This record gives sequence, structure tokens and C-alpha cells, in this order.
Amino acid sequence: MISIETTALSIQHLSRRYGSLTAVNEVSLDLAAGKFMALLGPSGCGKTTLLRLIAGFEQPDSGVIMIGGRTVVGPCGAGIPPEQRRVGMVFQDYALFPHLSVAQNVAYGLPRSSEREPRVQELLSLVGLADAGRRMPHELSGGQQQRVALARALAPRPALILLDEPFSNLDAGLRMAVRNEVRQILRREGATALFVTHDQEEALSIADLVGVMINGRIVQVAPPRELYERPATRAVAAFVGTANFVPAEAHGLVAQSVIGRLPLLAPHHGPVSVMIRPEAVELEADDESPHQIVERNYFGADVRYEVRLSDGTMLTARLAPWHDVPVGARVNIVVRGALVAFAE
Ligand SMILES: Nc1ncnc2c1ncn2[C@@H]1O[C@H](COP(=O)(O)OP(=O)(O)OP(=O)(O)O)[C@@H](O)[C@H]1O
Repeated sequence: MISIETTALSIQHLSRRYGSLTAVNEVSLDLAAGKFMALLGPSGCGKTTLLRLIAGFEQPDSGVIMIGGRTVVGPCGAGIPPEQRRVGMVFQDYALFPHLSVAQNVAYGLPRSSEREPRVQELLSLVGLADAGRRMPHELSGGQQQRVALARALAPRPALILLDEPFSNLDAGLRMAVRNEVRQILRREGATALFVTHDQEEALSIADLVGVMINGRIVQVAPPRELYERPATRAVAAFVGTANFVPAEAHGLVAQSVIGRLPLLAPHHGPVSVMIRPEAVELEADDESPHQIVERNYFGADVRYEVRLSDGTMLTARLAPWHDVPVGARVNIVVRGALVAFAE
């Protein structure tokens, strides 16, 4: 069977420097049409700069950007201006025109034609605001305004939608509902989207693919589960979720550590750090054990324990709330499943 999957966005060796700082460093990235990718990374890692380079608001020092099969920044540096890139933008602050109605906002990027009116109505229906066309932006809630911003970005059928921290102005209760809605809307429209976030839970829960950016570089691109369970580097493991690192000596698919023999996902030899997620740990009370609980925090849905291992390494365990092991108790550590190790 021939694959007809097309690449909506293709970036090769893209770099952008500000003086001595390399904000975007040799980034290469491909995004297939119809996919929803989150760009996740700590503050200052270059996410917004990368988005602005794709949109055309910034010029790179080097590299190639292709959008919808067309080169918008080529090896010779010639850049196609933002308005001709077939890119739709959704910002954190919605950026709706306050003096235009909802329908006029959505119509803004559409050429005057007989198709304009029906397209606006189609988009308003798609985002669940079919009857709100005459209202003004200030008459809408934050979540509704964000849906109008999305409708406006989608209206001209762009090859790519870029969303910069689109949910960060919404309160926690609304955020989850709006991000699920946005994902559904993008799916229904068949849109390709790249969205920037520093919220790992947000990235893992709604994206098809997550790209992790650290210090200007994309260090891993993977589906959420793979990223969480098989991080490519120790830095990714530590940034995405909480990770314990237990020193061990690897012998192929097994590593020997102070908490016993640990099965590994891939063979290693010599000193390694074995990554153990807190929810993979079980604690077994044993007065003879050299490992001791030094802290216990109750969170309602779960309880977190800090355990000092015999060699001084601290290990976090996250257990269901019905476990009740007191601080000071001695425990054996039981870990479920095979684990990722990083060579030391
Ligand atoms: N116009 C500029 N001039 C000089 N330095 C800049 C400029 N824009 C960004 N930077 C620097 O480039 C780096 C990357 O910034 P960027 O805004 O892309 O990061 P970010 O990952 O989006 O961060 P945040 O999550 O905090 O928004 C930062 O160190 C920032 O200070």
C-alpha cells in the first residue's frame, strides 16, 4: 500500500542566535498532516522563538522551513512573508479585534466572496458558537474567546495552526474542558497543529506527538506514552513527570542496585542510573530493611513517600491513599516492570 501521508511542516537545521545566545539550535522536525504536536520545554528553552520563526515573525540565521510542501525559508535565506505562509496563529491572550463582532473576527482573514459568509457560519458551528456571531468579544467568556480565536485561525484553511500557550489564561477548571474542545475541533477540521506549552500534563494528555525542547534543541519527539515510559535522555526523564534515578551496575538486561536486581528494557554494561517512576514503586514493611521512610505527604488522590535508601539516595514513591506507612518505618522497595537505564 502506498502511504499518502503528507508532511505539513518540515524543518531542517534551523538556528536563531541572539548575540552569544543560541535560542534555537540546529532544530530539525517533521509534522505529518492532521497531527497535533505539543512543543514542551522549560521556560527560556526557545519554544516561542521556534514558533515565531515558523510563522515568519523572526528570521533564522540558518536552516530550511517548509510548510504544506512549500519552502518558506530556504537555504539562501529568502523568506516568504508571514501572511503568505498559510499559517494560522492562536495566542495566549486570544488577540481578538475588540471593535469587531465575533463573526467579523472570524471573517477577517477571508477574501470577500460568496463563500465567506457560509465559511464563517461553518466555523462558528464547529466551535459551538453558531448563535454568537453578532456578539462582541468582551461579551464572551475566556473559553469562548479562545474558541473564536481558533475559528478565526482555521477559517482560511491554513496548512498549519500554531498555538502559543493557548490555555494558560484559563483557570484550572476551564482549562481541561477547553483543551479537549480545541483538540476535537482541530480533529473535525482535519487541521495540523503545533502548540507550545510548558505544562507537561497538558502536552501528554492532548497531543498526538510531544517534542521536548531543552536549551534550544529538540531532544526527543515521541507519542506521549513512549516519551513518558522511554525517555531518550536523563534530562527528558527528569523534565517529563517525576523520575527517581537509582545508581546501579548493569550486566545486560539486569542491573544490581541497593534495592536489588532491576530488570532493564535494553541491555547495558557498567555503571548506570536506573529511572524509576514514583507510581512504579511499592513499599513492603520490613523491620530488617536498610531503607527508611523519612517523609509522607497526603494528597487525597495519592500519598507520596520519600524513602532514604541505604546508600543515601532519596526515592519518591506514589501510592494509593489506602496505604498508610508511617514516617520512620523500614521498607523494602518493590518495582514493577522493566526499566530504562542511562549510562553514567
Ligand atoms: N528578541 C530577543 N532578543 C534577545 N534574546 C531573546 C529574544 N527573544 C528571545 N530571546 C532569548 O531567547 C531564549 C529563548 O526564548 P523563548 O521566548 O523562545 O523561550 P520560551 O521557551 O518560549 O520561554 P517561555 O516558556 O518562558 O515563554 C531566552 O533566553 C530569551 O531570553
